[in-house]
Amino acid sequence: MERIVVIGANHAGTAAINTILDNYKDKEVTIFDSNNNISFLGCGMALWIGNQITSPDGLFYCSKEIFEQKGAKVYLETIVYHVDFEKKVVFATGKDGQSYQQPYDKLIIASGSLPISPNIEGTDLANVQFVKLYQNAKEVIEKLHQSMIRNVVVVGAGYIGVELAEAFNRIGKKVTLIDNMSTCLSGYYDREFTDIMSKNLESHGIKLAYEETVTSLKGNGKVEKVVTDKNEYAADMVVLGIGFKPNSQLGKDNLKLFKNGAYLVDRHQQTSIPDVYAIGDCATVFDNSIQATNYIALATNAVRSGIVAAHNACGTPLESIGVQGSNGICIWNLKMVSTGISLEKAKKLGYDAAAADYEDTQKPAFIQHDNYKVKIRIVYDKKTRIVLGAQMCSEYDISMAIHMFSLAIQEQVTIDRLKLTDIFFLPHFNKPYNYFTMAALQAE
Ligand SMILES: Cc1cc2nc3c(=O)[nH]c(=O)nc-3n(C[C@H](O)[C@H](O)[C@H](O)COP(=O)(O)OP(=O)(O)OC[C@H]3O[C@@H](n4cnc5c(N)ncnc54)[C@H](O)[C@@H]3O)c2cc1C
Ligand SMILES: NC(=O)c1ccc[n+]([C@@H]2O[C@H](COP(=O)([O-])OP(=O)(O)OC[C@H]3O[C@@H](n4cnc5c(N)ncnc54)[C@H](O)[C@@H]3O)[C@@H](O)[C@H]2O)c1
Repeated sequence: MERIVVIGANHAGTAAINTILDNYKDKEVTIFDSNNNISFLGCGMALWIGNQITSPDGLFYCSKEIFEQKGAKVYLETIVYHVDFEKKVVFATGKDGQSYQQPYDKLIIASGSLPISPNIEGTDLANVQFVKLYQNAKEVIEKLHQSMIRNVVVVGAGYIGVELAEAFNRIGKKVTLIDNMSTCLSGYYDREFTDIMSKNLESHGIKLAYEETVTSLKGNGKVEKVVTDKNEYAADMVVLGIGFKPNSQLGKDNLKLFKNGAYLVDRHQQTSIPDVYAIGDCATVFDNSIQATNYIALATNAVRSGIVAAHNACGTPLESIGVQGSNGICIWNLKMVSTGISLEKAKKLGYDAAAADYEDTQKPAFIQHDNYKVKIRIVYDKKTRIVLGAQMCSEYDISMAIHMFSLAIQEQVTIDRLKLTDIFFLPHFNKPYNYFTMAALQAE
C-alpha cells in the first residue's frame, strides 16, 4: 500500500486526511500532530470568550477517533522534529518520549502558522495571552472567571483583535484596542469602510489607540500596563493579535520558500520537491485578484488546499483554481465582507485602479421593516477593466453577496460585464435598480 504521511491535522490537514480516507481505500495514512486536539474552529474563540456560546464543544468537527475508524494511524501530542526528504522518512517524538521513524511515499505538510510575537519586553508576564489554540481560549476564560480582570488591552486591530475587543466588552471588560496602522482591518478594507467599524467599536465603549506601537509591557509577575510610543494603558490582561507567520520550520532548508517563509507550492499544492505537498497556513496560494502567488492565512484556504493536495497525492490530477481571500466579520451586528484587494492595496501594487461606490437600502422604501442601508465598493483596473476586489458593509446579512464578486475575480470578469448581470428583483429581497448594478454603472 502507498504510504501517505500528514504532518498537522487541523483545518488543512483534516481536509486532506478525510479526502484521502473517504476516496482512496488503498492508501496507508499516518498522521502526526503536536496538539492534543484537532479541528478547533478558532473563529469560535471570540464567541466563547464573549459568552455568545456557552461551551466549546461545537467548535470541533473532527477527532483522532474519526480518523482511526476510517483506518488511519494517528499520533497526537507527537512532534515531528525532522524530515529526511532524501530517504523520505519523518522523525517524530511522542509526549511519552517514544520516537517514530515513519517512511513515506507521499508527504503532506500542514504545519500551519504561529502567532507573531512582538519583540518587546514583558511578553513573558502572566496574563499576556496569544490566541490561536483551544488551550489559549480555555486559559483566557479560566483567568476571567478566577481573577479580577477589569482592563483588557488587545494589541492588533485585525480580524482577531477586533473580534476579541467585542468579546471582552460584551462581558463588561474595559477594552483598549491598539494598532500600529491608522485604522482597524487595514489589510482587508479601505478607510471608507474601516471608519464605520471604528465608529461601531467606539460607540460600544472600546478605546481605540491607532498609530501607536507597543514598546513594552510592565508589571510585577503579572502584566499591569502597556507602554506605547505615545501613551500608557492599564492592563490586567493583554491579548496579542498581530498576525500569523507560516510555520515552515521543518522544510525551510530543503523546500523553496515565499518571501514571508511560507512553502512555495504549485497549483497541485506540490512543493519544490516532488511527492511533498504543503497546504493551509504554511503554504502559499495563487491569488486571483493579483494573478500571482501570495500568502493568505484563512481556514477556507486551508480546507480547499487540503482537498486539492489529497487528490494529487493519491494520483488524481487536480488544479487549484486559486483564491481571492474572501472574508467576513460581524461585530455587534455590523457585517463587513470583502474579497480581492482594496483600492488602497491595488494602488500600492501599482494598478491604475479605481473604485465604483454606491450606497442604498436593501429593499424599496415602501418596505418598512428589516430594510437596512448597504454600502458597496467595487475595485477595478481602469486599463483592463477587470474586477480586483469588492467590499460591502451593512446590518443586513450581505454575506451571500460577496461570493458573486469572488467568482467575478476568479473568472477575471470586467466591471463592464457586471453592469448588466441578471439580478432578480422582488421587493421582499431587493430593489429593481439594485446596488450591484448601480455601483457597476458608476465605473468611469
Ligand atoms: C482566533 C482565530 C480566529 C479565526 N477565525 C477565522 C475565520 O473566522 N475564518 C477563517 O477563514 N479563518 C479564521 N482563522 C484562521 C484559521 O484558523 C487558520 O487559517 C487555519 O487554522 C489554518 O489551518 P492549518 O491547518 O493550515 O493550520 P493550523 O490551524 O495552524 O494547524 C497546524 C497544525 O499543525 C500542527 N503542527 C505544526 N507543526 C507540527 C509539528 N512539527 N509536528 C506535529 N504537528 C505540528 C499543529 O499542532 C496544528 O494542529 C482564525 C484564526 C484564529 C487564531
Ligand atoms: N473572520 C475571519 O475571516 C478571520 C477571523 C480571525 C482571524 N482570521 C485570520 O487569521 C489570521 C490571523 O488574524 P490576525 O488578526 O492575527 O491578523 P491580521 O493580519 O488580520 O491583523 C493583524 C493586525 O495587527 C496589526 N499589527 C501588526 N503588528 C503590530 C504591532 N507591532 N503593534 C500593533 N499592531 C500591529 C496589523 O496592522 C493588523 O491590523 C489572519 O490571516 C486573519 O485573516 C480571519
